[in-house]
Amino acid sequence: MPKQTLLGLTLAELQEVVKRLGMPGFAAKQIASWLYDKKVNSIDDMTNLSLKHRDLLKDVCEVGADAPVDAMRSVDGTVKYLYRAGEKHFVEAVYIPDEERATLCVSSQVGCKMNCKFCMTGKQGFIANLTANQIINQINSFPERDKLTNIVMMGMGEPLDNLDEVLKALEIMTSSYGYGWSPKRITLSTVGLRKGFQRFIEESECHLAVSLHSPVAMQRRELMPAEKAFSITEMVDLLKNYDFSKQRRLSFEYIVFKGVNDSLLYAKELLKLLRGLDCRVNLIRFHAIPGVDLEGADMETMNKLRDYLTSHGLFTTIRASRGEDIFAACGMLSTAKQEENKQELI
Ligand SMILES: C[S@@+](CC[C@H](N)C(=O)[O-])C[C@H]1O[C@@H](n2cnc3c(N)ncnc32)[C@H](O)[C@@H]1O
Ligand code: SF4
Repeated sequence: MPKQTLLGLTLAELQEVVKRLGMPGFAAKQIASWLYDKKVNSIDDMTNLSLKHRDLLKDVCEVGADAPVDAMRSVDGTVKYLYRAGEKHFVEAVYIPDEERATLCVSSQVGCKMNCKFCMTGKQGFIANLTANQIINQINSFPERDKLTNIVMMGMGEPLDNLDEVLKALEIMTSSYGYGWSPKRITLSTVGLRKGFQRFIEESECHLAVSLHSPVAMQRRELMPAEKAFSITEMVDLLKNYDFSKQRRLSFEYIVFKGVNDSLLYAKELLKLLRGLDCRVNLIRFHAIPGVDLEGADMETMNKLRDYLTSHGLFTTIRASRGEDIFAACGMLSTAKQEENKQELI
């Protein structure tokens, strides 16, 4: 029988483990500290547990920390790590160091069901949900982990489609027994799913980024089929019931596609849609992917859009594009690795 992994368990889950094994209740907090503070790789290193208890624990559990199997380094310092997720599958985590911050872009699923037209992960289809262990492992197991200041759940997959595991991982990141980070250092990005949207807002204090990409329902539906099940107007109506004016940030991501959603007409629709919401807009450069007839707008168009929106009261920034030389568009490296594996099997 496979051993239960400890990394990625919440304190309540660790308490169940120690209870089951007849260990004292306080051992759960000790184990959490070894996992999330001291970041040990082996139960043998948990030296304030008695030898007997370490042996008991080792019989049925393991730490479950797994180093990345591959890495691609960009000239700008960005590093894309590839983690194994099950037998033949892989997910990516992208480390993005900047002047005063160091961000990790974390995956929540292998593949994705949402099938957005412009996304490489969407092209893979859905393969599996990541467990909290596999989510936390992305943060735990790469060389620069101690430099991290921020986490964005913007890697492969739709986090609201795997919300139970994602919320467990967020609890571990933000609890005093876990990494103890402020939720203001964490952003979850979503296309918006009816099931899960409200729950995330109410059960977490992390920042929320909504992938918008078009304020026009027909066009958004074409780019992002998820619009059919939960429209952006419904989402915006729901968001108006919550307070994003203080610490918690609400942002909308908008990939600017040449000749598609880049004119002032769209800017006006954006202003109409988001009026009355405390939020900002992040314009994103499109990372071209093979076989898709979409092109990114040029910088001049993006600057114009940013200035128009900002001058009309909607604070807008352009996201710096990082790691272009290592295909920062998520899903590229894992797709290549999955294909390579298939070839090996043939
Ligand atoms: C990969 S998704 C993961 C999180 C979530 N599923 C979502 O869509 O918001 C993170 C962000 O990357 C964007 N994205 C996907 N493919 C892209 C591409 N080829 N170029 C630029 N951004 C892309 C998405 O629209 C989204 O805003
Ligand atoms: S953009 Fe997000 S929701 Fe859409 S296919 Fe990619 S990962 Fe899934």
